[in-house]
Amino acid sequence: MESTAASKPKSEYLVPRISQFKIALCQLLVTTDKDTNLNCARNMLEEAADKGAKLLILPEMWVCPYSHEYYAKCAEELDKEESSQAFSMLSKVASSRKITIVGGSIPVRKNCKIYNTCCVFGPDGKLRAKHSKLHLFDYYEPGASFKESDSFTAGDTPTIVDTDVGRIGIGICHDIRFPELAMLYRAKGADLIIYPGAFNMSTGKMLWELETKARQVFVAVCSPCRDSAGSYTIWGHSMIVGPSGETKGRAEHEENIVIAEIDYAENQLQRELFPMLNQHKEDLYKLLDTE
Ligand SMILES: NC(=O)CC(=O)C(=O)O
Repeated sequence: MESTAASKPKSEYLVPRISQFKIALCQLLVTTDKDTNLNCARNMLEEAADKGAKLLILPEMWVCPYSHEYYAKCAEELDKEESSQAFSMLSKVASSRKITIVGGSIPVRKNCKIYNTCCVFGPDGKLRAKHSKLHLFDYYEPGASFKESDSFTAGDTPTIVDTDVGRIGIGICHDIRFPELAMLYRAKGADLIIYPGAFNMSTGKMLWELETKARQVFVAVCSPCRDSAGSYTIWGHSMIVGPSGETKGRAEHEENIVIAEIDYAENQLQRELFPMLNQHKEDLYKLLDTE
């Protein structure tokens, strides 16, 4: 198994949980220079923390452009200090500002393979969870195809993690297209599902908002901004959505920090209005498999 991410909630995590807080989505400009990207991310995280955010999120692939030629060059090895500049920066900012960071995703090298991986750091700066993208984005649009599996190996473990800002399920971009994953997180009591993402212009226009709004639990999606480097043009529009589908905060396509208030009591209200876990007909769906 590649991923060490928590496949079940860590019940031993004793930090008191808050249910009302500010969340920040850092929709940053990704350049071809890793140091510039690290500085930009650190500045945005610090600015968001100064504004009172307790949970901060970075986009998918923020240390380098979303392009095959950069992944191997910019990949980090989590267990080698000299080769994990991004992760050590995230850990330091999390501990110095006493915040939780869902660190977007970066290329991570392990056993000669590269994964598209998100790390979650707690306010003590410790790594709380690690999620490698489960569903790689292999997409066959004439003239705009993209085959993520040419560079990355897929992860194999869903990730749900208890933090001091709630129980969080993690997916990365294309993972959002698989509602089964979100249903699993909801059934395990996730307060919030976070997808660092980088939809392109056509999938972004058609599906980004729709897929974010359809999960009946708090969902945050965080993208790089539009004019990021590389040949893949990114949709942007990072957003945070409440359980009944209402937008709590959103960016357009420019660089921006979106800050919004979260109150997890809204999840409970939604569960009472629509007790879907009781209405769910598992046997019926299995019957379809046998036809
Ligand atoms: N980065 C991705 O996984 C892209 C994606 O899902 C899309 O629709 O675009």
